[in-house]
Amino acid sequence: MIEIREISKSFEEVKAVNNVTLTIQDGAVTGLLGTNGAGKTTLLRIAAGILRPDEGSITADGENIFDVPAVKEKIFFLPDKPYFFANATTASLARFYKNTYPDFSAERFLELAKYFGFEENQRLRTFSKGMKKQVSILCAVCANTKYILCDEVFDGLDPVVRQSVTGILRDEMGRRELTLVIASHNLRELEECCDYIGILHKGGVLLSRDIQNMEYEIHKVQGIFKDSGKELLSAGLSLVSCRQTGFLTTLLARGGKEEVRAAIESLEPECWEFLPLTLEEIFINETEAIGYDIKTLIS
Ligand SMILES: Nc1ncnc2c1ncn2[C@@H]1O[C@H](COP(=O)(O)OP(=O)(O)OP(=O)(O)O)[C@@H](O)[C@H]1O
Repeated sequence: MIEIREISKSFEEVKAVNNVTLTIQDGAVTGLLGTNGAGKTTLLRIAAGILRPDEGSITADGENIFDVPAVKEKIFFLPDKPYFFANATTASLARFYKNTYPDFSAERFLELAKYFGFEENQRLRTFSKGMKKQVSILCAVCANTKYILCDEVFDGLDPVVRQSVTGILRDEMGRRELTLVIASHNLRELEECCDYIGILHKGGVLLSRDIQNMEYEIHKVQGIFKDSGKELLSAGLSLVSCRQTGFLTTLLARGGKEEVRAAIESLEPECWEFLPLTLEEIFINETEAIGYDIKTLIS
């Protein structure tokens, strides 16, 4: 478990991370969501032990990440833009990581690289952005570290490569206990793969949620109502939005599930059902309640 307690980090007058407290749960995928400049990269670099926080403490399995070198061997940081040495090849990369991470499996790395169509002696500088990302993700999974911290791992990837990247990470989580942190400015990317999501804004955590076990105070309903949905306004529902497509009405309403159910049933619709909420809908509701417009914080 990575425990982040009240950490702050400034670059001259810019407070990149501001009093952040967050727990990264073992064996789960945590998403860090935030716009450009929200502090995601800085927070990941602190969690990887690359940067020392100005204030606060950050530990992995109870040990201080920055000060204890052995802890850094448990953490693999995947930067936004992978960096490789000038003449690096897949084979030389395997040798490099073997020397850096004690549990790095060069055999598995070369095997997976071959499976993904990369030749051992191909120069990595000739690879496309997506290919470089795939190679760096293979390095991360083959390092066999307990933690992998990914910065914008899906950025700029086409849907096919994105699927393969998700597949590699998902397979690895199935093979062993791996803790993943994925920073992104794109909610939809995180929605697909995360157990927990923290929203960063101006260096601070706006909210963090266990999205698998969230209790919602907002509900989505779709149905066919007698008066084209007009009577919804008088049913005592606290409507967030209401959309009409032909006979079908789709609405978002605030309140407990039973409260919303009772209001809908009182209108005796021809048919109706609860629909699952998207994360965007949940976060719109939550951040509005604390006075933020989520649409300006995510893409
Ligand atoms: N090395 C640095 N020197 C000076 N300022 C920095 C440095 N690194 C980050 N910052 C500043 O800290 C703030 C947070 O930057 P950070 O890169 O952590 O944000 P981010 O959420 O990862 O953004 P992005 O999505 O654009 O990568 C920004 O205002 C940035 O300009």
